[in-house]
Amino acid sequence: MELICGKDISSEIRNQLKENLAQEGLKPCLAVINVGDDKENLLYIGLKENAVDTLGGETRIASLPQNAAKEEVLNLINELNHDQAVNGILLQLPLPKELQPYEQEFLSAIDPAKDVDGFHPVNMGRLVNGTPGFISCAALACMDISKRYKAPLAGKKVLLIGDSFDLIRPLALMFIKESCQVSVAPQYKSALMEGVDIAVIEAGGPHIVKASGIKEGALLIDAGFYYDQNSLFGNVDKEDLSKIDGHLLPVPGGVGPMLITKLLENLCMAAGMSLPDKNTG
Ligand SMILES: Nc1nc(=O)c2c([nH]1)NC[C@@H]1CN(c3ccc(C(=O)N[C@@H](CCC(=O)O)C(=O)O)cc3)C=[N+]21
Repeated sequence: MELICGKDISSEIRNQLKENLAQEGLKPCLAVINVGDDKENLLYIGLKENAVDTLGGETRIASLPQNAAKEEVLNLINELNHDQAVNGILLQLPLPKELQPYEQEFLSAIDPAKDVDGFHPVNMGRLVNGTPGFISCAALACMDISKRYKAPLAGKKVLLIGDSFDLIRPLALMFIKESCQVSVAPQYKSALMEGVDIAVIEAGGPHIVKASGIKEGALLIDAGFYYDQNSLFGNVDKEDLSKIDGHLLPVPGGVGPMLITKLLENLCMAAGMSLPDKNTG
């Protein structure tokens, strides 16, 4: 199984974005709303901030305390919606437990034209009717890699493992639009891999995906993130898969960096830059 370096592909795309921004004299501004002090959230926000910085853009971290009230979050979203200097807004998830019941209300309050996560119901709905606006960065990352390694996609057999609203559901719609044969399952079973050309595995556990049942030449995209002490594991057992032919986008160094790169592309589009092959649904 050949490992795909998400970092290398990401740097290629980021360099191109940086060049285009400079040519168009654009300096995009991303506002990140962070509620509470979840350690992983702070790590991911740091990665996003550095990435925006490398493009020459600006990041505003709008932090609210763990016990922030629902109205405080809604007021902050409203303020950023109306701030002309802000091109993109994202609400870092997960929220503190007490606020989780309002997650969809918060996401719906973000201006769809600034929704660089692609989580707004209008942007999600536009995926269904084939007139995509912003699309979820994780889904864009997986589709980008699939097109690079498995084009033409029409007729390919695709297996998606999981049910998340930010990856599996939008990605299923995107593969349907590419005329793929798409199956979705909540949990991984090697028997499901029969004849599969592209598999995106989000639900599961560290190293549960082994070589058995995988078609020679398949593309596997690992989208599971499990921290154990300081190491990060994915669903796929890279060791075991080294015995067979094919491609693996691994964790770490795969979906993560590509996801952030797609966030940068969405942010550049929100700032008015036209992308050569605009993120299509
Ligand atoms: N509103 C919102 N949008 C998100 O897109 C969002 C979110 N909330 N909450 C959390 C998840 C998770 N996520 C990741 C981002 C980067 C890496 C990434 O780059 N990981 C590195 C390792 C990072 C490290 O541990 O050093 C890698 O896989 O190579 C992973 C996961 C975005 N998320």
